[in-house]
Amino acid sequence: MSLELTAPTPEEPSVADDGTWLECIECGAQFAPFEDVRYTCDDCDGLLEVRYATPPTWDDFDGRGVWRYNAALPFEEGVSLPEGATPLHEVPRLEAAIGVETLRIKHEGMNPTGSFKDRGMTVGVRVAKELGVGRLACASTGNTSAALAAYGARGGMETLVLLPSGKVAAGKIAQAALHDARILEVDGNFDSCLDIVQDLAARGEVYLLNSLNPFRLEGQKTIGLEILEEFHEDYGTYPDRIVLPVGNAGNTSALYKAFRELVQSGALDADEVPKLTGVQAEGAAPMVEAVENGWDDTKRWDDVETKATAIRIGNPVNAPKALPGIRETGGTAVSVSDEEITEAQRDLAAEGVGVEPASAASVAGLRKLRNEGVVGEDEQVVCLTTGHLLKDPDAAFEAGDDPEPVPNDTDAVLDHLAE
Ligand SMILES: Cc1ncc(COP(=O)(O)O)c(C=O)c1O
Ligand SMILES: N[C@@H](CCOP(=O)(O)O)C(=O)O
Repeated sequence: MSLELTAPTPEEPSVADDGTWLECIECGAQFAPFEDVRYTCDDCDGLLEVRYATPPTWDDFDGRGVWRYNAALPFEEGVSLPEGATPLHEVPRLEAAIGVETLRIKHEGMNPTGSFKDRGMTVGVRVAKELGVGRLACASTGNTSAALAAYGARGGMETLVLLPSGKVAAGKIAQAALHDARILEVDGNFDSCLDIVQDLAARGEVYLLNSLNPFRLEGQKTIGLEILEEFHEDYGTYPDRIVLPVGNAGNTSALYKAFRELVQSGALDADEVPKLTGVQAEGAAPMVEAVENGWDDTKRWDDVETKATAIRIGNPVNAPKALPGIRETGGTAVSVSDEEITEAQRDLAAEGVGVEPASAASVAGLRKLRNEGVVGEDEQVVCLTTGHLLKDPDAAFEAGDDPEPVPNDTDAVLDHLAE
């Protein structure tokens, strides 16, 4: 099985370009990485992974941000804004309230377009240039479209985004619009948008830059590399657990791949790998269902609903990569209600960390697992918060207090404050 944590370092095949190739996770077929455009296996339609003859060690890393980790990436540099080097916040009150030994928040909302997608796009758009493709496209619940629009603009490329009508937060549409993406609003959910973009890509109309594209996940691996490096610098150890929101399951797959490659190079022991713990909204939880039932893939949920619109996804395309990651690291998956998500969003805000609802799912999930005794009080945990508060201003208004109107007069303001 090619996705085992302790899989041996792969031998470089004849199709490799500079020690890099694409390999099917199902049948092992191998392909040259930059000769043709492909997203899945020609032979069995399985998901593809980027493979390297020489997996990275800690000494290979130099610089700052995503491209610090270019020894773990297919290129030296990308189309960059730049991205990565996000904060790993301490949250002492939340740590005490949840009751774990250590809680740190890796805030991916601090990337250039306000979400982790930038890490994937800096690599993905670079690959698009290498392949010489024309129009770039994605389906999106919002953040991927914002990142694609910005990185496409940076690379001087045309972009097309398909969004589920009425289900994308205002800040994200504004970003895609200003960066000049062509925006199509589809009368359907995210999963049907992705079906259409995949069809367009199969017909050669667009280059697909959703996380089905294996190069996107290479960039997103750097979240895991940064967490491990920074955590180790602060504590001399690695976190026991990383808790993250799950939608299309790209990050879960990417972090697992980062850890596998470190284990392959000997930079990390298998028993030092953090337990990957996924959190979904109750109304969109096919990954939780798959983990609970021990399945190797998810069953598509046609009806999904949650206020965390970024993870309103019923058919996580990366599930066959992510499920082994959760299983092999000893992690788990849990679902949380929209109310629990809002409570966690407020708790993070009370520590000065502003996140969009989907991001807060990680903290809500950690609290739930701690209350259930699945997470121990002695654990050192990192929660990933994936998008910035300003992405979804409506949700922020709803979760926060209303402004109070006062007259244009100092005494009246003082009277009001005394009430
Ligand atoms: C803010 C936010 N959080 C979490 C996710 C889920 O990430 P993944 O698809 O990698 O599971 C997404 C998008 O999918 C997102 O936009
Ligand atoms: N939340 C995502 C959904 C698409 O995910 P992707 O990682 O496959 O592009 C978004 O922001 O659109």
